[in-house]
Amino acid sequence: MFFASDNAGVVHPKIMQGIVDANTNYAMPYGNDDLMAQVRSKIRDLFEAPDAAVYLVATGTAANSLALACYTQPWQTIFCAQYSHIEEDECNAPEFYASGAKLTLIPTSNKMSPEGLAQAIAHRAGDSVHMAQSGAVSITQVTEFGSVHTLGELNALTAVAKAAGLPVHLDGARFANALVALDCSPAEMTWKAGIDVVSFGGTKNGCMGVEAVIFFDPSKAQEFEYRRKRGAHLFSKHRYLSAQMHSYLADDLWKEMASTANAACSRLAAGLRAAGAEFLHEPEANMIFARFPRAVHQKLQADGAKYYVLDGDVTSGPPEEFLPCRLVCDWAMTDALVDRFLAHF
Ligand SMILES: Cc1ncc(COP(=O)(O)O)c(C=O)c1O
Ligand SMILES: C[C@H](O)[C@H](N)C(=O)O
Repeated sequence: MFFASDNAGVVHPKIMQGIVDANTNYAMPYGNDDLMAQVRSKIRDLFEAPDAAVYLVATGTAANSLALACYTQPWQTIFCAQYSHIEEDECNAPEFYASGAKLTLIPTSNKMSPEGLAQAIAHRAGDSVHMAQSGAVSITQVTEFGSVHTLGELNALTAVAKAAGLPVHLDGARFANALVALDCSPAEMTWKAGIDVVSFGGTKNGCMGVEAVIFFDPSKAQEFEYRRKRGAHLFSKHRYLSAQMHSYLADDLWKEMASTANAACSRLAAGLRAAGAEFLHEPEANMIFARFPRAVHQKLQADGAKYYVLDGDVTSGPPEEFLPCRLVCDWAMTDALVDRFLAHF
């Protein structure tokens, strides 16, 4: 019963087979492989963006940091929600790759609001040379707390950014989970909603390690190529990144896997709700943030369940005390494992 992270899951057999199938003969290195040309074409079709610039990297932190660096000068700031991944879990990589640009955190327990974003931008308006200048806006979709911005919410946030002349990045490490949850198109959740560049994740959704960075304005492409190489994120044997993304996109496997993960999460959430668990945030994709009695955590851990308890000591304290945790379902999660988890309530 592994609910710790979708980063912990296995690679989908079709993705692995795609790597094996690509492992024949010779292929031009550094992104010049034939498979990459097919991937670029497929992504342009999927996103209805025939001119989009498309690149692959191996980690989400690289995707986020290199993309943001293309839109942020060292003397600028990137506006993001208070607990954004780029703030909490990337060890200053965004600041590093943007040569010292800072993050401006907008107070929120989950999604940032248009009002909060507007207030943060307004605070930096004017021509004071003493302040970090406004640079870019970064939104996470699915959020770090398992929520999904509606298309209206995305459009409201990007409208604020555009009114200030700021580009918008979307951290789509769990892009597929959000897309199937909204049942919308990739274009609707990106450029049609005012997004300029998206980190289109694959790693958490059945791939071994691949993320696509998609610039809807190709004018940033050349800079990204330099930054990717300078940042040591350009794979020489790039075909193995291309092969993953190629298989990921084939026959809508990416949406199939995300749907499975989201369905398992919904099943788990329904069982938790019926058992009296409390939700810190409403689960809308493949992650649950909930609290339930210590005694149940103890039984689950005795049964080998792996997940993050966010606060409190499972081993000692009142058995009835509710402790918060994060539960993540990936493409390989089964109803049997979900039911085994719920059987302890
Ligand atoms: C919201 C979010 N963004 C980005 C990432 C990418 O992180 P990594 O560099 O670990 O692939 C993660 C990792 O799980 C994430 O949860
Ligand atoms: C927290 C960790 O960095 C990873 N983003 C995850 O969601 O498991």
